[in-house]
Amino acid sequence: MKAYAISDSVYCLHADVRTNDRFEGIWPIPDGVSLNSYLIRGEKIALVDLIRDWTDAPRQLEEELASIGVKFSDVDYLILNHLEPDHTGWLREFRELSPKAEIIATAKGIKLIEPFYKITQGLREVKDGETLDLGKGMVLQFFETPNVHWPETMMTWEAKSGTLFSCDAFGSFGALGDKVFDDQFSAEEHAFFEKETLRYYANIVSSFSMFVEKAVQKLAGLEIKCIAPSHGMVWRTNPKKIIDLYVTYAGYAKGPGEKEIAVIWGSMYGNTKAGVDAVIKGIEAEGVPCSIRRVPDDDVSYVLADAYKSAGLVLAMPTYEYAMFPPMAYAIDILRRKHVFGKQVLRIGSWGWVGGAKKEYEAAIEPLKWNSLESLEWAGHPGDDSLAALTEKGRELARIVKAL
Ligand SMILES: Cc1cc2nc3c(=O)[nH]c(=O)nc-3n(C[C@H](O)[C@H](O)[C@H](O)COP(=O)(O)O)c2cc1C
Repeated sequence: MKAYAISDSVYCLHADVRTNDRFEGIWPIPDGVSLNSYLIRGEKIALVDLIRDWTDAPRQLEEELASIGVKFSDVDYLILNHLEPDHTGWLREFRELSPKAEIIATAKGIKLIEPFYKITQGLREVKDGETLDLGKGMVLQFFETPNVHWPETMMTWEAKSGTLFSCDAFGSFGALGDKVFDDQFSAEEHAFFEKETLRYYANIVSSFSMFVEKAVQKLAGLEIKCIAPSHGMVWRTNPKKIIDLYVTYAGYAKGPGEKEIAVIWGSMYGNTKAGVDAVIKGIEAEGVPCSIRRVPDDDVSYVLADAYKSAGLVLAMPTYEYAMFPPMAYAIDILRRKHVFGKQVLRIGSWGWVGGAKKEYEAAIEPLKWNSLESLEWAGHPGDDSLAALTEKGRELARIVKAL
């Protein structure tokens, strides 16, 4: 692993983590994730963002620093844009290797260092707009961007190379391998990362969409030549692309989203599934694209990404012990927690003797401000009449979505 030069004084370092562990303990990362740090060299040396001790991330970081002749003990300043442990988990070890390094964060960030890492010395808090001169014309400027994604978050700006070290903003899942820059990836790889960026956004950032918009507005005056996030690729050729994607994703939080329908279904014995197939027939007849996810087989991470992006939802579940099929109850709870608001929604499902899913469902979606079509339920397997009605419901939902 080596460091990648953004300019003659700014380098990207990245640890690729490939693991069966989940990100934040919830979100699967089958294609890994990169933990990006950056090194800025003036007379003094600054390291922006750290890593956690995850797989062999510390070894990777050490190797990359060595590739440009730097040791941890050479670092004068460690800039912590964000205190989440994926960027700071290795802080105590770093401090032992680099006792002279001053640790820099916002006031709220500094307050988090003692409880998480029991470090109280060598800390410096910086204010919004404050600068740090590294010498040789390299000056860092700090901008508070609260709640993108924790309250203490800031971004760091280096004007000479026009690089914004944006931490979690503009990030993505997916390990990078031996390329880091946007112009090094093929169209196919970009398509993969775009999906992983949406999933990262929906899983990690969506609840803070309002703050993403505020941060983008706040930094609009900077002449950004390079977006250097803490996960995912570095955008040196087309930084506007990732900024625009994030603005689009932030917009989904206000609805309606893309003119697509996310079909999310669960079924024990196929009775609800038969109804789902009939609804999909109707959606397809109207020519509206739809994604299909089964719970619990498809992880809620992917369910959330599809639902967050789509203007329409179909939620299909049987009654289970007088309530919703449990994996669907969990999925809906995640949609609520992640602010999947303002959708056009059709709920369908089968029951055996008295039902019960409807009551729990209606209470669960109340805070979500969804526009619900009339639900369609049936006993046992759907008969021809129910199947025809379900196909018509699919068409109705698709027409509503098309008309948005
Ligand atoms: C574990 C279990 C719990 C169920 N609980 C209820 C219930 O509380 N009320 C009801 O009307 N039907 C209940 N049923 C019946 C199912 O809702 C019914 O069989 C339905 O057709 C299943 O649809 P599916 O094949 O899509 O899973 C239950 C079935 C199972 C297996």
